[in-house]
Amino acid sequence: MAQLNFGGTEENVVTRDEFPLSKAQEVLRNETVAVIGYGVQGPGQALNQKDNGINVIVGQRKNSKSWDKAVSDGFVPGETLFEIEEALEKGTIICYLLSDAAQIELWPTVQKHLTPGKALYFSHGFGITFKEQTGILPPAGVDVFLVAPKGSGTSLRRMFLQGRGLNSSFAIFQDATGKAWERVVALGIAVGSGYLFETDFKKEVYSDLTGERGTLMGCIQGIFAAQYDVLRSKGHTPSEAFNETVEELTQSLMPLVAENGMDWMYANCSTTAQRGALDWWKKFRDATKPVFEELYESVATGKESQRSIDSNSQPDYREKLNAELKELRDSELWQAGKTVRSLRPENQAIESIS
Ligand SMILES: NC(=O)C1=CN([C@@H]2O[C@H](COP(=O)(O)OP(=O)(O)OC[C@H]3O[C@@H](n4cnc5c(N)ncnc54)[C@H](O)[C@@H]3O)[C@@H](O)[C@H]2O)C=CC1
Ligand SMILES: CC(=O)[C@](C)(O)C(=O)O
Ligand SMILES: [Mg+2]
Ligand SMILES: [Mg+2]
Repeated sequence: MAQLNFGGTEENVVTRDEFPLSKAQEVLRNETVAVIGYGVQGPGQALNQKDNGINVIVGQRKNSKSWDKAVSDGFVPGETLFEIEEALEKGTIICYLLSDAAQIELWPTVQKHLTPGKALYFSHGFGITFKEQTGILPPAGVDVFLVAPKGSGTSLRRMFLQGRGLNSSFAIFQDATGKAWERVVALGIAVGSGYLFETDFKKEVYSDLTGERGTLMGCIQGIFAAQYDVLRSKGHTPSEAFNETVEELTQSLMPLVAENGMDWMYANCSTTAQRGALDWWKKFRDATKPVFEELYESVATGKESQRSIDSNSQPDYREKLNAELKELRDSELWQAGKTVRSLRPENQAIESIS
């Protein structure tokens, strides 16, 4: 493993140079990788592995949209696509990619098929870390590890097709065969990771739950809404408020941050903007830090995982979720966004062709 300096701290990473695809193919040569669940991560990870020459099968409930999607993605019923139990039986590595709440329900079935020497693979530290809540306690004879792509399964697939790679963390919870390290790293490369960084199950789930509730998803929507509302209340039009809150960020400024860091994005803006941003960022940090402290505490005490399990195991959770997503979509902010997006020249070109 390479040791790299991350802002002054040495950390272990595995790169594609060190562990190329050919090595991953060699390690996984005699394995059958069974991807259980074909929702968001399932397709990304299964298709990338298939395209990378890994022997991968999919386990999914028949008569479901996901089953039909697997078929249209090229998985063949009876050959590479099976009912869940059949795939569990055939797989030597079980990639457990049901939603975290659904993993609890199917666990007794999965457990039956975890014979010695097999491996149980997760893409989240959730089930194992919150075992008191999930009841997921793997038997001693199997390897248990995770590869957690740091992004949506949709991006994992898209970036793979573009010849890029999303980075992932990896962790080993149980090494029963003595081969857990090479198995998990090979899988990490095979699913299309750009590189892998080391963590453990608890750190993965604590940071992941914090990130998605925080800056990645929850906090960013909150901050957008707050600024948008203030601009609107001061008489700015929806298009102006949306452009100054979201569109400029996603289209112009964040790509610069992604490329070369915050200071570089700042340096490519006016000195007026730089002066103001440098003056104001610490105030925003100080205002939000207590909320992040509260959030981390809520993750660490198991409150967030319990809430997620409770709400996602309701029979009508899909309808409720869709209603909440619709509320967001129907808000003035995101309705304004829809019009703004339609005005992007590349989208107009698509509309005029179709
Ligand atoms: N969505 C994402 O991009 C990311 C997900 N993860 C993790 O990957 C894992 C999988 O997550 P997603 O792909 O989002 O899952 P998902 O919510 O898309 O569900 C996956 C599949 O589970 C099946 N399913 C649901 N309930 C079931 C049940 N009771 N019995 C049998 N099948 C059932 C669905 O048909 C679906 O095909 C989770 O541990 C998640 O935390 C990690 C990184 C990103
Ligand atoms: C995409 C991702 O990594 C998230 C936000 O943590 C998730 O979907 O759970
Ligand atoms: Mg994540
Ligand atoms: Mg997550």
